[in-house]
Parts: sequence; C-alpha cells; structure tokens
Amino acid sequence: MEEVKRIEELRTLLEKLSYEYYVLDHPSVSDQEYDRYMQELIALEQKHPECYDANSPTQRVGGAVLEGFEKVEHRRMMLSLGNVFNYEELVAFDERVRALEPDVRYVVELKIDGLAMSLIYRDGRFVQAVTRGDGTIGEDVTSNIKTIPSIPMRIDEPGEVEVRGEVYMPKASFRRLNSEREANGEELFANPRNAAAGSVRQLDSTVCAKRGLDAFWYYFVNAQEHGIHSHEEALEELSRLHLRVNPLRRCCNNVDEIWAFIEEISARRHELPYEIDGMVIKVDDLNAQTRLGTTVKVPRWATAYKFPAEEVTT
Ligand SMILES: NC(=O)c1cc2c(N)ncc(C(N)=O)c2s1
Repeated sequence: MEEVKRIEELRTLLEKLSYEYYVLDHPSVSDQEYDRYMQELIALEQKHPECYDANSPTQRVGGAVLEGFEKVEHRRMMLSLGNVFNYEELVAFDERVRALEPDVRYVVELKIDGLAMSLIYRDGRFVQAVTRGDGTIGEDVTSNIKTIPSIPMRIDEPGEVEVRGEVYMPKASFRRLNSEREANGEELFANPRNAAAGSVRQLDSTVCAKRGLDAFWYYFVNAQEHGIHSHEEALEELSRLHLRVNPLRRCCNNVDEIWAFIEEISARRHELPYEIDGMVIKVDDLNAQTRLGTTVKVPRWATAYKFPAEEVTT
C-alpha cells in the first residue's frame, strides 16, 4: 500500500535529517520542511496504527510517565577511571604502562562533565539506555535518553552493539534552565552535571525532552568482536554508525605530546560549549589494553588527568 511505504520512507528520511542537524551540525533542509515531514508521518501513523514502531522519529517524546526505573545488570562492568593531577603523576602512569608495553601509543580525549551512559542496540535498533549505577547494576532510563535528538534510533550494524559515553547538559541549556527556574522561584542547579543527572532521572520524559541534553560516545564495547583493533578505529566506527563522537582528540606517542595537548585544551576549555573536568588518556591498541587489564575498579590502560579545581561559578 502506498501510504505504508511512505511511512517507512519518511522514518528513514527524518532519521537522516536529524543526523545532519544534530550530529553533523549541517542541515540540508529548513526547520519548516523538517516539521512538514514530521507532521506528514504523524498523520500517516495515526491512519495506520498497524505500523506502530517504538523507534519511529515520532516516538522520541511522550511515552508513559514511569513509577520508577528498572534495575539492569551491565554485561560488562562500567569502570571508573584512575586520576592523575600533574605532570609527574602522568609520567608515573606512562612508566607503569611502558613497563609492559614499551612502544605504546595513546589517544587523548576530553573528559566530559556529565553522566556515564550505556546504549544497547539490537539488529540495528535502539533498545535500551542504562546508567552506570554502581558499575555493575544501573537504571533503565531509555524513555529519557530517547528524547536526545542526536542519538540515532537505528544504526547500520546487525547483532548486539553496546556503546558507552557521556550524557551532558550544554552550557547554553544550563543557563536557560536556571534562568527559567529563577523566574519561577525554583531552586537552581549548581552545575550542568547535576542538571543533566536530574533531567535523566525525570519520570516524565516530556520534562527531560525540554532540558536540551546532548551526548558524546567514546567506547564501543566488544569492539574486537567487530574486527576493530584500536580505540581510534572504534571512535571512527562509532562515527560511521552516526553516533556523535567528539572530534577534539589527539593521538600521542609520549608524555610530552600528551602534556602539550592538555595545556592546549586547558587554555581554551572555557570557550567550549560544554563543561569538561579533565582529559582522558587511553592506550590506543585494544590488545595492549587487554594485556594491561584492570584493577578491581579502574583500567591500567587509561587514566584521567583532572584540571585543578576552580571556584568560578558557571
Ligand atoms: N569513567 C570512564 O571510563 C570515562 C569517563 C569519561 C568522560 N567523562 N568523558 C570522556 C571519556 C572518554 N572520552 O573516554 C570518558 S571515559
């Protein structure tokens, strides 16, 4: 039937337009045209309830208000990171790594100040979002995470795919939210991380949808099962799958290259449209990561350089 075909056509088109707008930041149509397609799809889906699909672009917002969040056990622990606070501690980290991996190469990324999140896709469809929780048991916040427009509801990858990253509140969203709360005489959020955590914990997803959250993805779980051999390749694969990956990263061969990048980012971090609280330094080669392994709570193949605390109010 023509209309049913048109429904699938519009779903695919609207996902592509969302990707261009929210991930590439390079829309190919006007907002008005996007809205016209969305209205056409809403009307057709109402005429054809037999075509209902929870992953349709029309289903991102407005599911039922929840009583609470289901607990979910992570397939793999969501580890936290060890920290280093200065050059000397960074040298010590590098020496410990080089003791086992003499010709190591690192990837250095920004440490986004948000909340860790796990996304599960099955046969190319988004199925679940789970918070870190205690690292082993998290909470199912799927209905809220679906409202983040840069997160694809479909990916071009069969089987089970888990990606992890950080959900955060951009500085502009934070300023807007707090000025609205001030106008309503409500308590203000202390910082974007708290505001993001509070938004993801909303039982009514229409509230979360208005908070202007976003996310960066930086970890392809079971990457090696998908033929990926390095962290940099994993990030490129996440981008190919239309996940939003932070381009501000650098491959470094030694501590001095890492430190140069840390100083470069530290100098411009206040210009960034989101908060960061440090940098993440990871061994790039995935086999080397496996050889280095993890301690009880943190990997030996990664660390976080933390910027000195500052009293600047955001
Ligand atoms: N706890 C963790 O393992 C991480 C936490 C974070 C974070 N907050 N931001 C960026 C990264 C990254 N690019 O790897 C990581 S990794």
